[in-house]
Amino acid sequence: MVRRFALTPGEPAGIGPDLCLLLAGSAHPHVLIAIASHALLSDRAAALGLATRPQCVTPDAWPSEPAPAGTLYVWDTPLAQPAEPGHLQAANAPYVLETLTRAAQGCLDGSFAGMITAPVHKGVINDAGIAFSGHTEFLAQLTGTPQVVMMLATHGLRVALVTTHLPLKDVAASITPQRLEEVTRILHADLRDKFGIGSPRILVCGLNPHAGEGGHLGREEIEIIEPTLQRLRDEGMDLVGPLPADTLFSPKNLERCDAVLAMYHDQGLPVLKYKGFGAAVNVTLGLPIVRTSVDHGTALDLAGTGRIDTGSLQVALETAYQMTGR
Ligand SMILES: NC(=O)C1=CN([C@@H]2O[C@H](COP(=O)(O)OP(=O)(O)OC[C@H]3O[C@@H](n4cnc5c(N)ncnc54)[C@H](O)[C@@H]3O)[C@@H](O)[C@H]2O)C=CC1
Ligand SMILES: NCC(=O)COP(=O)(O)O
Repeated sequence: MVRRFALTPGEPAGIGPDLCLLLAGSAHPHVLIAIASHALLSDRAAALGLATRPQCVTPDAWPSEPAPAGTLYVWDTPLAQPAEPGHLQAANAPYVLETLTRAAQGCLDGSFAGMITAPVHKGVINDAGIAFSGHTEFLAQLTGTPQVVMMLATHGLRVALVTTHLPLKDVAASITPQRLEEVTRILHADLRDKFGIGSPRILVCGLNPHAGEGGHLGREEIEIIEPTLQRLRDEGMDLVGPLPADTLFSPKNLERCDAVLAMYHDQGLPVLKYKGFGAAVNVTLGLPIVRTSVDHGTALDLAGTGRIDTGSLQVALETAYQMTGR
């Protein structure tokens, strides 16, 4: 059955608009609605020399069939200032958040089966005076979801995070039994319900070097991680760890593993991106809506050049299709 999805091109000075236009060069099995400035997309298509044309559509008359190759449906959302590839403008930060809000509200009210997001620039949104950590936290707040989980996946590896966008100095204090339990429950439930894995086996990283070396290099493993995992194991979850993060990611360990749960952003994501940058998807678990995203950032250096890889956006689209097709 044909479904309708929101596609947000993200930061207007970045590669998101380019990616969406390049993708619309081919036909898709579902209706994609880019929530963006029509002027931005027209200008960027011209700059890239693409034949793809943005076509305005509105919520009172959504198209029922996918766009033909070379057409990108757009729900026009005006910019504050014309965008220039590679040049961030804080004045356009509210525009970026408006596109995300329209997409998420459309998912909540049933207009969209899910949303697929191209990258935003977290810094420029904060420069505009708006506190913003990432899509993950923004969508949690917008949908009134107290805890969500960031998971990135590529061929042969899924990595979920206990903490997301916070300074390293705040990580240890954020690894509480309550957060770890909630994150593990969400990961376990969504692997089962959204990814069809009957009995997920999850490998859990320690926080400290060598998973604390028996308490000599930190006590979070003994006092927080192991007791929390044991409580959940007693309920029947297949959880292994806490394991030293430096050896957890070995082929032998990963052979029988449905996901790795890392304690923080730069513990898990460098491994995932080394394995599959450009072919990975970022999924927000625990939300009442389906949201997938690319594995990369705004790549300001490449905006408007056309020398970009659409692989991750393609995987993000396919993952959203799969998650909503169950
Ligand atoms: N989902 C999102 O909204 C994400 C947003 N970001 C944001 O992006 C901004 C820039 O982050 P960086 O760490 O510089 O990472 P980045 O991914 O933008 O760039 C890293 C390197 O990869 C290259 N690259 C990225 N995407 C590419 C593509 N599709 N094709 C070819 N080359 C590509 C860039 O040219 C650069 O050399 C930051 O503000 C960050 O917060 C980062 C990750 C995800
Ligand atoms: N490194 C992944 C990342 O930062 C994505 O953040 P979000 O915008 O999806 O929350």
